[in-house]
Amino acid sequence: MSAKIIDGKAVAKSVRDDVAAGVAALEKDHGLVPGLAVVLVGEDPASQVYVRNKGIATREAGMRSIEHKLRAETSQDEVIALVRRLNGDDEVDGILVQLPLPDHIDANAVINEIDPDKDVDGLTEVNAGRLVLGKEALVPCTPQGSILLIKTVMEDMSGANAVVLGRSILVGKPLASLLLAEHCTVTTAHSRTRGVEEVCRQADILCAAVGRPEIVKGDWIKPGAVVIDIGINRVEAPEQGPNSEAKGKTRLVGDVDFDAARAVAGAITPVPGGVGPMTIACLLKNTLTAARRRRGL
Ligand SMILES: NC(=O)C1=CN([C@@H]2O[C@H](COP(=O)(O)OP(=O)(O)OC[C@H]3O[C@@H](n4cnc5c(N)ncnc54)[C@H](OP(=O)(O)O)[C@@H]3O)[C@@H](O)[C@H]2O)C=CC1
Ligand SMILES: Nc1nc(=O)c2c([nH]1)NC[C@@H]1CN(c3ccc(C(=O)N[C@@H](CCC(=O)O)C(=O)O)cc3)C=[N+]21
Repeated sequence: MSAKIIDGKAVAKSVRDDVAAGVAALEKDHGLVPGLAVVLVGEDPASQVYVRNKGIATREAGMRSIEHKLRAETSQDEVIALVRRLNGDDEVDGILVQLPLPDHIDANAVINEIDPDKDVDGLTEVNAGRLVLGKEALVPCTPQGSILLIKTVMEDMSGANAVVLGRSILVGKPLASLLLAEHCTVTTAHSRTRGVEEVCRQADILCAAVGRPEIVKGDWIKPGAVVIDIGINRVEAPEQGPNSEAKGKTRLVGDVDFDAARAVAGAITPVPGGVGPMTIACLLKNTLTAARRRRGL
């Protein structure tokens, strides 16, 4: 059997088209243009690429992109002062502080300054709490995008065994909450989990968000399972194949050994072209949602 490849780019395109239509309607009916502010501290090259791509996608959807690039030496107080200024700026509907932040800055302290109604990453205590309680929340983009991709191949997740590898605040934990809300039986595995391979083999839905290149092998996967590969790992690519994504001497791989997994799984997301594009699409969706809700629409 060869797995169905889930086309994240195509699904993301349809989400972005919907957002663009919503943005156009908001401007026509209410004269409002949503604005997304992205804060980047330091010069991490990968983060610079993401931030640039987010800016392009934001403008393509018809929204305003406000980019704040701060030096790596910027103090925590300065970052917090900026976040407070963005909270008070009526032109700003969404605020995203790119992670990771430099070591001298406490990410929690910064994130908890973000107005929960502008928290398009869904990282504040208020939104994380609302998600766990099943209330209306701004939901983290990568988990939200992962669920949309699962739904393209599985109409009803009710009763399915879902395993999430990873328990970060950005990905693993909120994804487990969303799968639970879809009535899955959810297991969260992490670096202390014993017998992680055996745990994975029980999964009808296996989501990997670990950050270790190709850690999930073919024999970790239950035949026919839906595999969502969230990992984005840049590895050396000395061979420089025809892969157009290969830049310089590196290439992107996920947390799943794709070639082995596709022989076993029922459906699988590729890297690149899987969850990554959905993260950006859902960020735009959250920004539109935040803009509407903030005005009571
Ligand atoms: N596609 C996208 O849009 C996005 C992709 N990512 C990618 O997803 C991956 C995960 O990101 P993020 O959640 O932020 O990463 P973190 O580093 O914050 O979390 C990694 C998690 O994996 C767990 N872990 C580490 N080693 C193992 C192991 N051997 N077996 C099982 N679990 C393990 C850790 O466990 P413990 O808690 O015990 O340390 C931790 O919970 C990265 O590759 C990142 O680049 C991230 C965001 C968006
Ligand atoms: N506050 C915060 N929120 C985030 O959501 C956040 C963050 N910080 N820090 C870093 C991670 C990572 N992340 C990605 C977004 C898009 C792609 C993406 O579009 N990937 C393309 C490939 C891009 C490439 O070629 O490099 C793909 O998978 O097809 C990947 C990763 C968001 N993150």
